[in-house]
Parts: sequence; C-alpha cells; structure tokens
Amino acid sequence: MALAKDPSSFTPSPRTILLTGVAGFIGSHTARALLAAGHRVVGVDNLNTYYDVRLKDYRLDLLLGGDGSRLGPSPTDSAFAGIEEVHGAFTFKALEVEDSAAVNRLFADYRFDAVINLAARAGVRYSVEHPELYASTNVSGSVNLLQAMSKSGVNKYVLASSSSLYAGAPAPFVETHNVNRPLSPYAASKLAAEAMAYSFHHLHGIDVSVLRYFTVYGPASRPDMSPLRFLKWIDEGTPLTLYGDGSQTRDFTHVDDIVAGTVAALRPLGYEVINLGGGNTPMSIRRLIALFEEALGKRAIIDQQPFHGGDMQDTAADVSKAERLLGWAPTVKPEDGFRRMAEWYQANRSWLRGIRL
Ligand SMILES: Nc1nc2c(ncn2[C@@H]2O[C@H](COP(=O)(O)OP(=O)(O)O[C@H]3O[C@H](CO)[C@@H](O)[C@H](O)[C@@H]3O)[C@@H](O)[C@H]2O)c(=O)[nH]1
Repeated sequence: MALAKDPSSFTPSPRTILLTGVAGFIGSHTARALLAAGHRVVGVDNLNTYYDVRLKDYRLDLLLGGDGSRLGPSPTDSAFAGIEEVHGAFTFKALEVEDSAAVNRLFADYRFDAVINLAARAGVRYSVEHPELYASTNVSGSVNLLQAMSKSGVNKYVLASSSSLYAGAPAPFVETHNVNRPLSPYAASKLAAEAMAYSFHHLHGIDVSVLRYFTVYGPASRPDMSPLRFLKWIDEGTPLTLYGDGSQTRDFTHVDDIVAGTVAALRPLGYEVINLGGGNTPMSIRRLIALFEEALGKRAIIDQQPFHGGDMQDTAADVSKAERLLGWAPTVKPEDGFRRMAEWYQANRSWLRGIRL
C-alpha cells in the first residue's frame, strides 16, 4: 500500500477533479476549498427536489461568482441535461450520475486526476419509503463512475459514506466494526457503494478512500437535518418537533473539518475506510436547542414526539485512523461551530424564511 510518508504534510498538486453532488451541502463547501487550493473543479449535480432546491441554487450561485440570490436551472427544463456554466477554474454541469452514457461522455470530454463522489440520496427516513432511489443513485451511480474511471485510467476515488452504517453497533464506532447488517436502505446503499469500490480497487487497481461522515453541520446545511430545522423553528416561533426527550447525542462534525478530511483523502491510500467525525465529543439534542435559543435570543416551543424506532440513541466516532493516515483531527468545537451557523442563519434569514422543510 502506497502511503504518504508524513500524513500531515500531504498537499495534492493542482489537478482536475470531478466532484459529484457539487450543489449539495458538503459538495459545495468541498468545491470552494479545492478551488482555493488551486485545483480545477468540474462539478456535476442533478439538482433533485428531495429538499428545497433554493438551497442548492444558493450554493451553486456562490460557486459561480454570484451572491447566492440567482436561481439555478430547473431539472424539469427539457434543456437541463446540456447545461454548463463556468466561473474561473470551476465548471458546473447538469448531469445525473445514474445516466451511464452521460457519465461516459463527461469522461471523454475531460481528463480527470481524481473523482470525489458526493452525489447521493441522503436521509435515512426517506430511504425507507423510496429504497429504489437509493439503489439507483448511491449504488448504480457509483458503479457508473467507477467504470468510467477504470476505462479512462483515472486512479483516485474518494467516496462519501456515512456513520449510519454503524446503527446498532456499540459507540464509539470504529472502522473495524461489523457493518454487514445495515438497518436502513440508505445504510445498505452506502455499504454496497463501499463494496463496489473495493472490487474496483481489487480488479482495476483504483485507489480508494471511503469516508464515513458523522452528522455534518454548518452554513447552508441540509434542511432535512436537525440544525437548520431547529434554527428556523426557534426563530419563526414554530413548534419544534423533538423525537424522544432530547437526551440522544450526536457526534456533530463541522463541514470545514469534513472538507479538510476529504481533501486530505485525495492522497494514495490503497483501499481504506476512514471515519471523519467530531472525535467522541457528542452533544445532546437538548444542548443544541439551548445553544440556538441563546444565539437567537428566543425560546423554542417544544413539540415532543415518541422516539423514532429507526433512530440511533447516540453516535460517537473513533477518529484515530483519520489521524494516523491523514494527519486529520477535528478542529471546530461544536459550541463555536453552532454559534457560527446561527450567525450565518441570521445573515440569510430573509430568503431562508421561504425554504420548505
Ligand atoms: N449529479 C448527480 N447529483 C445527484 C444525484 N442524486 C443526488 N445528487 C445531488 O447530490 C447532492 C448531495 O448533497 P446533499 O443532499 O446536500 O447531501 P450532503 O449532506 O452533502 O450529503 C453527503 O454526505 C452524506 C453523509 O453525511 C453522504 O451520505 C452523501 O453521500 C452525500 O454525499 C445533492 O445536491 C443532490 O442534488 C445524481 O444522480 N446525480
């Protein structure tokens, strides 16, 4: 296995990187960091409507040099699949990773040095009702990318996976835990994507970094996750739906830390699965609500609902492997990160009012 000698000193030389899911929460932040580091980024997204597309438009517009207010192309437009927009070293292309012909054309048009695959159907609960969507995007989409990579000799693949694979295992979660019995179609689809990547590594020598992200938060995060929902509900005086008593904990990880780990994972590793998480510093949901109440100067109206059977009580990441292989450790304390997120929310409050949760 070819490892960088000093994990903390790895800086990838400027390259052309294919980043899928670029209008997504983590993808947009990752694109910004790659561009700032001097890389050329070709970002693709299908701008699907799983959650309010206005957030994807905002993130994309910032990457294209705007102020976040311009609305992006609509996936329902007949011309959507041909759309391409360029700003400096950033190119956006409207593209479905499930469409193998479109993926192959993309690889014929560009010479990529690495692929970061962040295009995915996310969300555990939605996956219970729509498992077929998770199989097609998260599994077939990944396979399309891996096949195009092996055909065109692109050797580095970074795959976003998830702490959801550990549901049912005892915390703290270590990469060596047995995750062969995923409790949701979402987790099953990510496990399948990991396994497919392994087989392409074994058969075609593709160098793979699988990253299991733990509850990522930060500016312009997903509206189906608790932090942005809580901010909106507290701010707008809407009852805040709380499943259980709020004692459940999450090893929240700031998106800046996730981005740093994702960029660090571009180094050659062979095939490795690596946790990127807060590092065993979980915060309870109650504490998160209290932090936001303080930041916004408002009290939450709590609507307590029974604990959801599919939810995990606690998550906690063992991140020693990330430290060893990537020289990575989380740097943003949840208290600071959530305060910064509340500041972003307040600065963007007017258009966020219209966001559908
Ligand atoms: N090109 C393309 N993009 C897609 C497709 N399906 C979904 N996407 C895009 O992929 C992006 C995923 O981003 P988000 O939904 O905002 O999720 P995230 O928080 O960035 O999720 C990432 O992290 C999760 C773990 O925390 C990961 O599980 C997941 O892989 C995802 O990469 C979205 O913008 C969505 O439109 C597709 O078939 N093709």
